Amino acid sequence: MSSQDSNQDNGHAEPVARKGISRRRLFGAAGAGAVAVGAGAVAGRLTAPDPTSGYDDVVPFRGAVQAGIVTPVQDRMHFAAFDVTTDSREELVALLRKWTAMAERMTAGKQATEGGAVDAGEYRPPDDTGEALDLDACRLTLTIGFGPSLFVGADGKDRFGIAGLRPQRLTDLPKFTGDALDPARSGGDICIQACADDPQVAVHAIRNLARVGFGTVAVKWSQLGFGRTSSTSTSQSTPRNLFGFKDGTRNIKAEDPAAVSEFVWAAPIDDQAWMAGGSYLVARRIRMLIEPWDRTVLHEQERVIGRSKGSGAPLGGRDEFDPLELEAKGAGGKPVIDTDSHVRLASAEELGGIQILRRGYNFTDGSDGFGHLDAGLFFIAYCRDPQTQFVPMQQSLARNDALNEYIKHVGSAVFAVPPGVGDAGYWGSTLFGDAGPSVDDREAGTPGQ
Ligand SMILES: C=CC1=C(C)c2cc3[nH]c(cc4nc(cc5[nH]c(cc1n2)c(C)c5CCC(=O)O)C(CCC(=O)O)=C4C)c(C)c3C=C
Ligand SMILES: [Fe+2]
Repeated sequence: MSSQDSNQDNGHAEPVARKGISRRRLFGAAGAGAVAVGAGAVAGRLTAPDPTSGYDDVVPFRGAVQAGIVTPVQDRMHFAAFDVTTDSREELVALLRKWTAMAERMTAGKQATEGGAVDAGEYRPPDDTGEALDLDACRLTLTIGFGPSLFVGADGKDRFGIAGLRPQRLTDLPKFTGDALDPARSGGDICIQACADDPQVAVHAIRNLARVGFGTVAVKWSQLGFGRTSSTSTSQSTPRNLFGFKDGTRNIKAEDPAAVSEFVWAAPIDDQAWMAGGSYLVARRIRMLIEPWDRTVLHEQERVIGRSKGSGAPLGGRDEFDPLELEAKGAGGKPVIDTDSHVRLASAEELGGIQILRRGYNFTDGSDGFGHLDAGLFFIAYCRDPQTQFVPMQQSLARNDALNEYIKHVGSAVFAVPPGVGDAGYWGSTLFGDAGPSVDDREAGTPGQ
């Protein structure tokens, strides 16, 4: 993004990514390093950067489905949940239109509004906060979702005339065994998930959307994530979570369209027609009790997860992508993959075929005042029906997962993620039913009015 706001800023030969340190310069144009990755890469050995990651890549904003779901997971995330502070449907729709125009620009590597940072006059606050000037799009995706409380408030009110359009699948999650949820980190009327390969690009996007929403929405809670904990494409290597284990090995991948359409995208016959091509997002802020985990011997860590820490292979297997042999027995006839292990309890084999698409991030938010790291996994799952996918999976984990000794769920939210905006729609246009901003408006960078 340049102060001139030119499209040519994307894909040029010499991107100035972060103060002269461009990934291209460090790793070459394709981002491929010379060091081998993949199965067999162990802690202590260098791994190559993600081959799908290029700082100046633009992920198309418009389409039949929203970007940021099956898009290969970016390195960084800023997630915000908003409460709507107005009772006016018109004001809400006007903001959604304005957000759409800004989101389309920012995901293309442009300023939030044309010339917004420095060219709109000396005697008014800039329309773009400016911290992403000189940065590329960095594969920024912005994904919006609507919480149950947008449809029917806690007071039972239908503020925006959409109570009858609430999908039945969009209900607050039940309380799970062991939940220690903080209401201040849970729920929300609207969420926006910003993912990018540069944290400043993701933060800039959320900041500018929140800023323009003043008077209509207010941030309820937000979360920064610094390292992806899954892969959503076979082109990506499997990252590690803060317990040091490869995470995302048996995730749904974009290259498996049958699984994506069965488990991720809402179909027209599912529920509300406006959700066709959308999905449901479940967010859980999960504290990981780092200190007790770090005092746990490797054998126990691997028993708890059900996989080898180094290779990521299932216990009893050799390679990361070997199948889980859930029937295999070891010494004394004991299951090789423990009956309480995380992977067994979360597996489709044990859950009648259920799967979800995981898209979470590591977080560390300093320490908790008692000398412990406030760190963990900001778990994000996309599914076609949270009630029949996420809920039974989490019920099984909450009751029996050996991992529970080392984690605590402290935040929770669920959102209906509408379909993509197509050629002319705006965020929520299938729900609110109005026409989107015209192409001319979008070209001119004028937020829809
Ligand atoms: C309700 C769903 C899940 C929650 C919550 C969850 C939390 C959580 N997971 C890990 C670490 C790992 N999870 C792994 C696999 C895995 N996890 C879930 C679901 C939830 N995880 C699923 C569906 C799976 C795949 C199971 C399978 O079919 O094999 C793994 C292994 C690698 C992998 O396949 O991804 C790890 C490691 C942590 C640390 C955590 C909470 C903090
Ligand atoms: Fe897991």
